[in-house]
Amino acid sequence: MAPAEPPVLALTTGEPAGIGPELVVMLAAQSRPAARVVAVGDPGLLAERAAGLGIALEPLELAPGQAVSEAAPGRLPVWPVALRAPSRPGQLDAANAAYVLETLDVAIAACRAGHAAGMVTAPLHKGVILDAGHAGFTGHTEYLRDACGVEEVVMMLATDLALHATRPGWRGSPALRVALATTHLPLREVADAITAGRLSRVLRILDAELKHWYGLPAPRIAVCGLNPHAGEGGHLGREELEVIEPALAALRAEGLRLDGPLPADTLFTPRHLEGVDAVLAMYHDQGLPVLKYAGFGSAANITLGLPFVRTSVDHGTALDLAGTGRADPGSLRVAVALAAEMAWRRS
Ligand SMILES: NC(=O)C1=CN([C@@H]2O[C@H](COP(=O)(O)OP(=O)(O)OC[C@H]3O[C@@H](n4cnc5c(N)ncnc54)[C@H](O)[C@@H]3O)[C@@H](O)[C@H]2O)C=CC1
Ligand SMILES: NCC(=O)COP(=O)(O)O
Repeated sequence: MAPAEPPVLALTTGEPAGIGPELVVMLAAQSRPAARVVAVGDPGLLAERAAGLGIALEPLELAPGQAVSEAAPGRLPVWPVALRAPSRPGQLDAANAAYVLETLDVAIAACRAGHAAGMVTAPLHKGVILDAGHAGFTGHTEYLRDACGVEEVVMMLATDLALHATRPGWRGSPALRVALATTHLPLREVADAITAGRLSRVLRILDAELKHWYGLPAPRIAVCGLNPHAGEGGHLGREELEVIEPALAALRAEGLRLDGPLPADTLFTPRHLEGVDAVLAMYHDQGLPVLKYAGFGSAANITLGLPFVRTSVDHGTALDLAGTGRADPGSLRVAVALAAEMAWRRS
C-alpha cells in the first residue's frame, strides 16, 4: 500500500507587524516539517520579510483550497490574503486587523472543508484587533470556539515532545502540560467565571483529549485552587469549598482521576507533579508563568475540543524584535511538529 501523503496544515502568519511572518519564512527555510504546510497571509509581505532577512524564499500562490504537493526547496506555498495597508515591522496598524481575522477565517474554512487537517497560528495582537472595533475579540481560542459553534474548548500549553513523551522507551524529561479553566479574562472577573458547570466541561474535555492524543488510559489531573493556600479552609476564600470541591467530587464519581483543589504554589513543585499528566490552573497567570519558565521557546499551545487540530506558539507578537531576525522560531517549530503528529493520528 502506498504511504499516505503527509497532512496539510494551514499556518496563519499572524499580526503583520509582529514576528509571525518572519518566523514562518525562517521555519520554511530551515526545516522540512512532517507536513505539507501552507502559509495563510499576504505573499508580498512574506517575500519582503524573507528578503529582509536575506532568506531566498519565494511564495507560491495557491487558489483557496488548492491541493498542495510537497513544497519545492525555496518555495513557500501560500493561500493568499491581501494586507489592508502596508505593514512595517514593529508598527501596529488597526487597518490590518481585518486582514488578521481573514487569515483565521481562511484557515478555519480550509479545515472545515477538509482541505487542511489542522491549523497552526503565529501570534496576533489582541489589543489592535479590539482597537479596530472587533468588540469581544479576546484571542484565537475563543474565536475558534465560536467559529466552530462549540460550547467549550480548553487552552492547554505543553512543553516540547509532549506527544512523544508517552512513547515506549522514551527517556526524556517529563512533559509539563498546563490547561486553563478560564482564558482571557480580567482578574476581577475570574472568580465569578469559576462555576461547577465550567469546571465539569473543561475537565471532561481535558480528560478525553489526554486519553485520545497521549494514549493515557486514565489521566491523572491535578487541579489548582483559586485562592492562596486553596482557600485555607474557607478563611481566604470560599470558592474551593463551595464550587471546586463539589465539582471535582461529582467528576470523580464518573471515574475521572483528579487531585485537588491544591494550593497552586506547592502543586507546581517536582514532588507534587510526579505522576501527574496535566495541571488545571484556574486562570491564565496562575498556570502559564510556570509553563513558560519550564519551556519558553520550546512549548506549544493546543486548543482541545475543536473538530480539527489547532496548535500555536507559546509567545506573542514580540514587536520589539520584529524585523530584526533575532526572534527564535523554536516554539513555531514545535507547534508545527505537534500539529503534524496530531493530524497523522487523526487520519
Ligand atoms: N498565540 C498568540 O496569538 C499570542 C498572542 N499574544 C499577544 O502578543 C502581544 C504581545 O504580548 P507580550 O505579553 O508582549 O508577549 P510577547 O511574547 O510578545 O513578548 C514577551 C517577551 O518575549 C520576547 N519574545 C517573544 N517571542 C519571542 C521569540 N520567538 N524569540 C525571542 N524572544 C521572544 C519578546 O521580545 C518580549 O521580550 C499581546 O497583544 C498578546 O495578546 C500573546 C501570547 C500568545
Ligand atoms: N498566553 C497564551 C495566549 O494568549 C494564547 O492565546 P490564543 O490567541 O491562542 O487564544
